[in-house]
Amino acid sequence: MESKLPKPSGIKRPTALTRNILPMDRIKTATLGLRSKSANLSICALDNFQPLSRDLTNLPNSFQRRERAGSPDIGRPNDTNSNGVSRSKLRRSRSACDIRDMRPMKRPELTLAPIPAKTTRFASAGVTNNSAVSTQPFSSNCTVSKPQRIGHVAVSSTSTAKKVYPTKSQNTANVGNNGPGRVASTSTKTSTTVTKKGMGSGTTTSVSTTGAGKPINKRIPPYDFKARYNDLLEKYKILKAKFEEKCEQMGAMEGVPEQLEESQDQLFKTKEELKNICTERDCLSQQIKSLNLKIDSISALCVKTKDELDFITEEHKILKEAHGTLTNEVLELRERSIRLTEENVLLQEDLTACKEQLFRANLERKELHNTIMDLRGNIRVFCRVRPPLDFEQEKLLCGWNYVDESTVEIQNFENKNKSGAHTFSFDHVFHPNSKQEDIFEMVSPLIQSALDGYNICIFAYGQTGSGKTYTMDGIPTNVGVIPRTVDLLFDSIKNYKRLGWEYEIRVTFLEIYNEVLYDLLSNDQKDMEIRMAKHNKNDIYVSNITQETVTSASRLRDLMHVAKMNRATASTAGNERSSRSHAVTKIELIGYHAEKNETSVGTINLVDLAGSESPKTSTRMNETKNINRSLSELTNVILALLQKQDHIPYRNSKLTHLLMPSLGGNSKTLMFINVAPFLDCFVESVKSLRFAASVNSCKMAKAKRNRFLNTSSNNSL
Ligand SMILES: Nc1ncnc2c1ncn2[C@@H]1O[C@H](COP(=O)(O)OP(=O)(O)OP(=O)(O)O)[C@@H](O)[C@H]1O
Repeated sequence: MESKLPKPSGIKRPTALTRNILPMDRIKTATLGLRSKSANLSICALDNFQPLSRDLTNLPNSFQRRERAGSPDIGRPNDTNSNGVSRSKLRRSRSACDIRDMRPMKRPELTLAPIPAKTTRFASAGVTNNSAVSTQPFSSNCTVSKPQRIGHVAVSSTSTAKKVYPTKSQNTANVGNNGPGRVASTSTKTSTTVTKKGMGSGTTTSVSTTGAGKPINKRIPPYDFKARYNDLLEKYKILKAKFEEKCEQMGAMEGVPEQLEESQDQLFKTKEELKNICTERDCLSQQIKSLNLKIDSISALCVKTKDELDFITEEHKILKEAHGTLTNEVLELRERSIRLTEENVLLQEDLTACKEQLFRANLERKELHNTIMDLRGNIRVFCRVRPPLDFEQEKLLCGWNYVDESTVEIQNFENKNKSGAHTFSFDHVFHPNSKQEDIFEMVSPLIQSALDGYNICIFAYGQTGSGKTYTMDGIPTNVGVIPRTVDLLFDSIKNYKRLGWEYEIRVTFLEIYNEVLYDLLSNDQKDMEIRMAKHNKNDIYVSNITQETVTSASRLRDLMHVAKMNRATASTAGNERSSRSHAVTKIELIGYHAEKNETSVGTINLVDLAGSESPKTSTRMNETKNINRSLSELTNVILALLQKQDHIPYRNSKLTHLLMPSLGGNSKTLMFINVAPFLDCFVESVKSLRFAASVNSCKMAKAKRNRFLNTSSNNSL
């Protein structure tokens, strides 16, 4: 739409009447007059008139003061004031001054767009455009050379050319503000060129508008107050709008410090977080490095493990095959085990039956064995002739003739008056070349009887130096009857254990010297007496004697060694280390069969008698007397037993009293008669042989009567 401002000449000069009314009313009146010619512009002015009048009252004081003081319309009917200044100049200057006075207040920020001093009727569109620019001060379609003073801004089409393309919304807004059909709102393309010259040379406003493609030039003459007023009013609107806009901006910027502070706090926090993140990043980097190292090592380990796994897999295959084979074998073995278990049950039954049979057989064996022993006689006599030792090779020997294994002849070649040999028969005769093993082979059946519950007594009788100790104890390199008995006992106990027998072995070592009892396992002086057992009149015991329970042969040998060291010895004519006492080793065998609830108690008395000695050669008469007396009492007891006398003189000596349980009753006695081979021992040898032969003749009287008779003729010395 095109609008043209009315020519200044068409406007009537204000009359006095009109000058006396309020400016606002005057403006309104003037506006009404213009409405016919410039409808759009007038309508716009009228629409904004009322609020503008209100706003004008709110203008700065300086502005209002000037309005009141400087306005030639207020109370000044003439065109020339008191100072002679023309009204047009005043009006022109007022307009400029007003704008100039507004400068300190309205001076825009550097970011604000310049405000045109004058605007066209499309100023609303420009305001809208400026408003848009102000909200986006650094928009690309807005070029600001520098902040310009209002009224001194030269806006040329070349320097500043704003091509405003109002958007639909803008148009809609403008329509809302200006109403339908208004010029400003219907413009589609506006090019505004504002050139303002200095106020001194008059005000020239050139407005080029291409509303319909035709430029419009407007020039407000100085006398056209209405136009000027409208111009000012437009300026005021623009400035007011900008003021409000700035106020809004200021209001919006009130929270900027807080936002800045918050931003700084946020920045500080962010920096701290960044710092922490950097630290975490460093830590993570280190962790990544270590993890990488771990990954490398694990990778190497994985490779190694893979190789091992391959190897194990191969082995697993082999083992699996082996497992299959073994599983089959296990199945077979299980079947076999079941069969064997069944067989084992049968065998267990057979074994039980066999054990029972064995037990009974053993009983029968015992009975038969002891029957044989009885047939052989309860007292058995073995004769042993010892060989001459190396240092005795020069000594004269008796004449010895070993007729058979049980008969021996002794002859004294020096006795020419008494010719003939003396023949003696015994259970067995051992010549000088007999070995210790041969001796013990004949003894071992008696040891077996002891395990069967018999009392056994084995003693060696003979002249001093005849070999009694050698026969009973032996020497370390060639042990005698007692050590071998110990070994046999423990071996037999093992075998008896298989038959269900458990044995306990107790031992005592006693010495009878000059009819006094001594404990060979203790060096203490004790009052030892031979006493009768309370529960059995045929049993005796020795008080205060040391009794040891042994569980091994070695322990028993150790005790034997201790006893031997404690035994009294002395030098005699026949023996440099003669035993001058009777040594009695007593071994008690207590067997228990738990299954049959049977108990077996046997005793073995192993006696190494003191050597008999002729009083003529003895240097210790009392000792010799006691020895010979006790030996004599022993022979008396044995003979009394063999002759089955009513009274057996056991108590006549300590020795017979001590051996009482082993000499009578169901006991079995073995007597060794040891003789030396030398001629100077002939008398003592014949004496011993005669005693032994008498014992042997008594027990063999029934069985070997004939033999006994045959030998008796040769026993007379
Ligand atoms: N059969 C034998 N073989 C080899 N040496 C023997 C034999 N018998 C005895 N002797 C030796 O003869 C010596 C005397 O023997 P032994 O001491 O046993 O006699 P003894 O009868 O015990 O004497 P005493 O009654 O005085 O104690 C010892 O040195 C012994 O080693």
